[in-house]
Amino acid sequence: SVILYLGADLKNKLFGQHLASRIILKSLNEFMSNDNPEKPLVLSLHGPSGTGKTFVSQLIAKNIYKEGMNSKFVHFFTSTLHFRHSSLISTYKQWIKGNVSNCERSMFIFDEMDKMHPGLIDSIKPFLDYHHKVDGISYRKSIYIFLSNDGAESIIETALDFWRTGRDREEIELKDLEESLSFSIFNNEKSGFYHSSLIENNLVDFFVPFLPLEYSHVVQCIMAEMKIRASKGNGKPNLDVAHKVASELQYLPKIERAFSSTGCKTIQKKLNFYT
Ligand SMILES: Nc1ncnc2c1ncn2[C@@H]1O[C@H](COP(=O)(O)OP(=O)(O)OP(=O)(O)O)[C@@H](O)[C@H]1O
Repeated sequence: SVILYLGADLKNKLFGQHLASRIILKSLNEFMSNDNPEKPLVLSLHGPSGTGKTFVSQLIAKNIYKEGMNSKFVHFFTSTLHFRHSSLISTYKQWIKGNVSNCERSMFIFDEMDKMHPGLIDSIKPFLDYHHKVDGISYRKSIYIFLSNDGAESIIETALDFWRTGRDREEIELKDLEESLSFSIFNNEKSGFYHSSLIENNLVDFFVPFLPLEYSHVVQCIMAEMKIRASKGNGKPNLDVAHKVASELQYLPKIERAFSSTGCKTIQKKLNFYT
């Protein structure tokens, strides 16, 4: 099944994100095996830059649709410029409507929610709600994924607290983060969810926290990237080089150097110097 392989992908390819893996697998499993869901699946992914939010969306797409992100049923909104124009609201609504009437199992990914015009996200509320049909179309089998850095500070704070007190990060539970996360998202004027009716009406099924990545996770990312390159006949994985590249990144806070400040994001470029 779809979910069997997603589980394996999350386990083998996504590093340092036990909470996100668990929530995503469970929610998709339930949603995909339900022939008659009450509402679409709405996941909101939060966390610092380079921690795997976009990457996970790609894994989800790949496991649901044969062509993954290239599938004509997967729609990725990323132009921050468009998000700033409230005049585009009706265009977006029409667009979602058109796509879902074409395929009820459509997936919409909204990148950079933090830069989205505040009115836009509320304008798609009818699609995300518990309606049987809207203008004759059922949206209940569609999937919406929001990506943002909103709430990253509160996630980092919790992770740092565990780090400083020597507790295993895998002991962090959703309840340690959920409240502060939804609070900071809803009350931050700069957040795309600022006073959003989606939150007020509980239409977001899960707020999925992505933790800041540690040195060891960065090494794992680099090794994974080296394996991909090797499979294309380009070099071979080398742990010494992986450590070298990982130690070139910046870590925060300055003294403790607990977390990579760019997650695994800049390793591609750094790796190019060694190959
Ligand atoms: N937790 C992770 N496990 C494995 N690889 C990762 C992880 N996080 C990031 N990566 C790697 O780093 C690349 C960049 O990460 P990604 O684009 O998913 O970050 P992001 O969280 O979406 O960041 P941003 O908030 O800046 O958009 C990914 O393509 C992936 O190769």
